[in-house]
Amino acid sequence: MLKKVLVTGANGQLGLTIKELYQDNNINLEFILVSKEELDITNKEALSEFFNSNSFDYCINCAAYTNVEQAEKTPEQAYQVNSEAVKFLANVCRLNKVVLIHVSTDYVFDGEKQEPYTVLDQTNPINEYGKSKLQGEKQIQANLDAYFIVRTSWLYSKKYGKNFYQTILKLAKKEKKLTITTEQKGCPTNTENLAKYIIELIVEKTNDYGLKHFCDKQVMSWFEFAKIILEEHNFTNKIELEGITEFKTYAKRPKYSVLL
Ligand SMILES: NC(=O)C1=CN([C@@H]2O[C@H](COP(=O)(O)OP(=O)(O)OC[C@H]3O[C@@H](n4cnc5c(N)ncnc54)[C@H](OP(=O)(O)O)[C@@H]3O)[C@@H](O)[C@H]2O)C=CC1
Ligand SMILES: Cc1cn([C@H]2C[C@H](O)[C@@H](COP(=O)(O)OP(=O)(O)O[C@H]3O[C@@H](C)C(=O)[C@@H](O)[C@H]3O)O2)c(=O)[nH]c1=O
Repeated sequence: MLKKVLVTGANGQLGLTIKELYQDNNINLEFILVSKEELDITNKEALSEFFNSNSFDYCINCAAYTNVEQAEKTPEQAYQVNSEAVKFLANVCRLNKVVLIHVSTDYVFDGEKQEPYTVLDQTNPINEYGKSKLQGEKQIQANLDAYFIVRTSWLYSKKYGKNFYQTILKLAKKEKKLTITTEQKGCPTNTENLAKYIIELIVEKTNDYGLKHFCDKQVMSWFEFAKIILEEHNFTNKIELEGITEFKTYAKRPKYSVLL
């Protein structure tokens, strides 16, 4: 039977990847993809109205405030999108019997562990973005039963959006030297693999709801990731890459955030 899937925040890197891979499909899924301009999830009335006048089986929430640095300066904006709006979304999903698939982050952890974090590990975010995302998870858990919260890490698309992969390529085109931190370790995750994982949850009709971890399997530092990106684009002879222990930022980031 045909399942209807709403995708919010559809113009972000994950939303655009889902659109590219699945808008036309032969797996009986109909996608309704809405950008921030078409549906602002912080607008409670607009959300209710949208759910009342359309029917969905699943909602994949790709909408989020993802600017980790800016979140330190204007945290209220991050909380509004990543927590308050997620509460509205959870409520409207419950009222309309829609399964919510929400994406969360490795930044809910403090990074002090020396081995991969499981879904049973204690959270302890160390920056405002991570705190706002954790609060969003809690809003879902308190208001909804039929949900998947999928935590992922270091998300990048080679085609869409703003992410570390695109930042490095942009810098490589104008700088002679890049200095990149060796002090954080995690798993860069391609949006295509995350999109496939999410769609599998729907296709397999799993009702094993709850918290999940999904990331690509290679553990590395941002420095090592930058090296791979530069090699992939034949920049290695044209640019100097230096590993540094401290790259000054507003937000603290977990030293280690591998998810299992
Ligand atoms: N990027 C990463 O490295 C990681 C991301 N995640 C999580 O994965 C999910 C997808 O992230 P990603 O695709 O990278 O994020 P992006 O920042 O690429 O996309 C988020 C989208 O949400 C939109 N948006 C912002 N506010 C609202 C709103 N009020 N209503 C509707 N849409 C809104 C943004 O629009 P606009 O740009 O116009 O504001 C943007 O199009 C998020 O939940 C994120 O927290 C988890 C781990 C790593
Ligand atoms: C651009 C740049 C960054 N860095 C450092 C800063 C930071 O510590 C690290 C990563 O840089 P970014 O700021 O691009 O990454 P950041 O925005 O922290 O990425 C995070 O985004 C959110 C949304 C998530 O959920 C996380 O999983 C994670 O992907 O690399 C350098 O050392 N040198 C550089 O030239």
